[in-house]
Amino acid sequence: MRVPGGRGGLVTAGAARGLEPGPDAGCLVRQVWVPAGAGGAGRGRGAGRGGTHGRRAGLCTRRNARPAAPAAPARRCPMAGSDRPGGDGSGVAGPGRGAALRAPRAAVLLCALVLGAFCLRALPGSRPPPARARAPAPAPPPLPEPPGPLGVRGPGRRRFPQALIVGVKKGGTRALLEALRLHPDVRALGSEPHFFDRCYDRGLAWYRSLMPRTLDGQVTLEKTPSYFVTREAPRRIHSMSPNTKLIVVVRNPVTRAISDYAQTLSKTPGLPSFGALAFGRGRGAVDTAWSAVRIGLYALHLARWLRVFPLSRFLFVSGERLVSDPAGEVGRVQDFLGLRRVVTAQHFYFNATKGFPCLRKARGGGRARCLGQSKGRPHPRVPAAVVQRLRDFYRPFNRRFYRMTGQDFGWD
Ligand SMILES: Nc1ncnc2c1ncn2[C@@H]1O[C@H](COP(=O)(O)OS(=O)(=O)O)[C@@H](OP(=O)(O)O)[C@H]1O
Repeated sequence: MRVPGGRGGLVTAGAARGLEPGPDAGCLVRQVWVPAGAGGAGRGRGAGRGGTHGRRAGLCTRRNARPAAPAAPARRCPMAGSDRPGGDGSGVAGPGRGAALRAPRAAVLLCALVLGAFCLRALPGSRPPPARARAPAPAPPPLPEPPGPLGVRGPGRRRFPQALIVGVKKGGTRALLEALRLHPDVRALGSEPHFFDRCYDRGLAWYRSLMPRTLDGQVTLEKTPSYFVTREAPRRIHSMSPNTKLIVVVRNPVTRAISDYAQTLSKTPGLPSFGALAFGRGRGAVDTAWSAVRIGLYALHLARWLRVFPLSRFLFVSGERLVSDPAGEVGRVQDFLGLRRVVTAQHFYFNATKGFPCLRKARGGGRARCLGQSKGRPHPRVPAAVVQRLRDFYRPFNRRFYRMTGQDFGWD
């Protein structure tokens, strides 16, 4: 599809340029919130001033993260069972946790195999097992649905999410998810499962097994921002449930692109300038093949979704208002999810060090928390002329998006 002011269309990932992850790349990241003022080497706004920061424990699989990256690492999917021992539903079991769980099981399995082979040999008239029997065991099938509602591992049962935060990358999706998790009737996966883009071949039963347990009336939620730009995601989600509620956090596409670039730059020092990448390909046309630019063409992505889902299944959240009026935006989301407005202004405060709203209190107590240092990063300086050209480029797409959604986000 050709786009005005650009060359090419929404066909290839920025990965094609070998500079940053494509829409289907991303991280399974456990974002750990730390108390405001906990100090540390935060690099976000206020870093070095005793500012807030966070830690990321990542199963991070990114493709083409560097210009001359070696072969892409295999994609990883999260481990099933977020509320297994050691899990709390606040995130998919991290790598350490998963390994810790797997290791004893593997040892027991190995022992059983060795003992079994020994006993077989010891039996009179026994023959060694045929070579076929020693072939590596096939991958285990997805976990069956555990018993509920009062199963042995805890109350409730794992359900498919009734709502998904499908995008957009760098829109403010983490801030929204963490605010919603304060609600007693929301159970959300803490990390991004990337099921509908990367891990779909694992099957729906596997996907459900990732989900935290919920009681009747609670909403299961997950967020994976790359779904919004994944071609297959709408149909796949629809086939899970046509009633899925879809939340899209959108932000001025120019700021979003710079934020996206800032993230890549933080991991890839020496990256060409933002302007060079945005207008890099021949005669200075906007490079819509660069994912930092392409993701912001919201109208084009939404058009694909609307071929599958009616507009009524969507809620569009303003990334800007999520910062300026978090309680207002989170209130809209609670309405959309059919929840009582439990998360209100009293749950937020503005942290001047961080430069963003932070949460006063975790569910069930706890201390105030801000998002980690990867949220609210300082942006690199981008020349005003570059910003203006991009604003001009996005304007027709933004207007179309406003018409499609019936909402004016005020980016122009
Ligand atoms: N409360 C609060 N605290 C910190 N950051 C906040 C908050 N609310 C919104 N934002 C904005 O969220 C931006 C990151 O967006 P995402 O969480 O969607 O990023 S990601 O796609 O999951 O990587 C992040 O973008 P950058 O400022 O560019 O880092 C923030 O602007």
